[in-house]
Amino acid sequence: MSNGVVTNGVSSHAQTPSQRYLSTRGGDSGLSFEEVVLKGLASDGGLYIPEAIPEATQWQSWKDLSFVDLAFNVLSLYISPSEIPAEDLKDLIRRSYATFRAEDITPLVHLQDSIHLLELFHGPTFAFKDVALQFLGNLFEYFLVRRNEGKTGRDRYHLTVVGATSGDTGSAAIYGLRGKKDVSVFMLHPKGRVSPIQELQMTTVLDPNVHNLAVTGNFDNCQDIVKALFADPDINSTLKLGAVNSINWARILAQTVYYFYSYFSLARQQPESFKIGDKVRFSVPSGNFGDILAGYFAHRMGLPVDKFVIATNENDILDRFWKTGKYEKKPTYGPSAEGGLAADGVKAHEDGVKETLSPAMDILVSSNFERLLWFLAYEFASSAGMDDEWNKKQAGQEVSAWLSDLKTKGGFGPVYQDVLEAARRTFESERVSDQETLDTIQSLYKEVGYVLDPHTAVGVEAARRSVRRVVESGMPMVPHISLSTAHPAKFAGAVTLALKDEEGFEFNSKVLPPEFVGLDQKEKRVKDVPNEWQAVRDLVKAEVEEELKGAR
Ligand SMILES: Cc1ncc(COP(=O)(O)O)c(C=O)c1O
Ligand SMILES: N[C@@H](CCOP(=O)(O)O)C(=O)O
Repeated sequence: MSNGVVTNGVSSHAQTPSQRYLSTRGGDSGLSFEEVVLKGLASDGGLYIPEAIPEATQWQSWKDLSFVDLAFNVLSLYISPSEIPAEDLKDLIRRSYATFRAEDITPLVHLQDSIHLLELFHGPTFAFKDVALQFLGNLFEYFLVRRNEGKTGRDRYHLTVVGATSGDTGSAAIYGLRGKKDVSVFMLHPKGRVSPIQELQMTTVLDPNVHNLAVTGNFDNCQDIVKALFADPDINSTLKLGAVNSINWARILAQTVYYFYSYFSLARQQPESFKIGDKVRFSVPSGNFGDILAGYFAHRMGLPVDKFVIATNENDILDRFWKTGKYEKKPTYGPSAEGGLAADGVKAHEDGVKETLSPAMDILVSSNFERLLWFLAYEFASSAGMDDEWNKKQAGQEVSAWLSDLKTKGGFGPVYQDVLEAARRTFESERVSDQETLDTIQSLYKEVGYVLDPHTAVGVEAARRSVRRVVESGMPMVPHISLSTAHPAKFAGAVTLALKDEEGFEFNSKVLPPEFVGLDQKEKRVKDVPNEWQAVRDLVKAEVEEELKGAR
């Protein structure tokens, strides 16, 4: 297979070289895929991105491939056979998706009019995270087996995964890593702020290498603790920290596959009206910005996309950025700014996070946005007509300055108008309130009998608004693919609230999968921890030590 490579500016058609990665803050470059997967976060605090986005020159010919074969083709553009031989990569992918309940892994279903739903919840933990985390679990195992061949005791490379979750990443990571040799996994969730099913999915896994920590705080506090651990050179090198959040490049990479797959599914389902080469819109319920960023990569690789619609709940930092060019933790624009944080009647915490009906998106700061910022800054720098090295350096410096302001001043911007316009060319944004979320769940149930989870409902409402905008513009309609990121059974509270008065609706018979029945009767293991990274560090150190004693 011959593939062109776009070094963000210049395109060549050489055989794919081994892909190299750099940090968004300019401190690291030239790293291999294996290095960035195992390191997770760069030492300068930045996120890894490929030095070149490969162009999928043959993408049209992938139309009839199975999910697994398509994944192999997409991933091969980023992972050269010298890093993972083709047969091994194929086997990793095959095993990762053998755990899914749906034959075509991520089915596309027609919802209504020009809106289609991409069901991403057919993996072991019923959320889109499984698509990447089943793969990442196997990838970690693959690298560790290879590194540890012939080694014993303390010479073995033992990976300590630390992750933050607002509910879904936690269980998906735990299911991807439970019982795996040479890996310990510590998942931090905000105590009392994940749904009961999400909490049970995590805490009922009793494998010795799985550690659940309930943090007194919000998701951002959990994410900050994880980043502080990575920034501590001592614990990072002695415990060999690894990441399962979407800061890990492998997460994003694995998620690009379903953007291609859903596009081809649409072409197969609507051969008369949708041709390969036509454009689609994707509406993506967004929090940490990882899922939609995967779509951005698919688009940069060649997938024809008209727009990505960022759908946020009332934690709307992303929506406010697209409206104002300012990225601020504390709202100074829109409904949240007027009348204080609880303007919409939603419970708002002192820290600024609102407790919404789509809790997995109750995020103040979207960590992956940094990756997009790099590309925007790079594009802006490129207009100066300097060489590629200079453009990359400028982008790293710009991102570092923005992120430093975010840390010290709580925000940055407005960004340059050219940067904002570039962001608006590819993305639109929508903010969906809790009431609108409930209304959407209700109306889709009434109109087509489909039960949406609240996160998916945020995306569907944003897709509906986008459809209306296209109609109003007088342009020909573009099919919309709205990402369905979780199974409704994970969010019984919101779904029941929306549908309790609907005739014939009964949660247990209509929604609850057998896998969730009896979860609440199982034994649980979880430790409470304060919102202090040093306390978490000490606990992680002690528990890894215990685990290693038991294992060796
Ligand atoms: C169900 C669900 N939908 C949407 C999101 C938002 O995705 P992202 O954080 O990649 O933007 C999450 C959490 O990440 C989630 O768990
Ligand atoms: N919604 C997420 C939050 C973490 O996001 P990630 O994609 O960066 O892992 C969750 O469910 O945990």
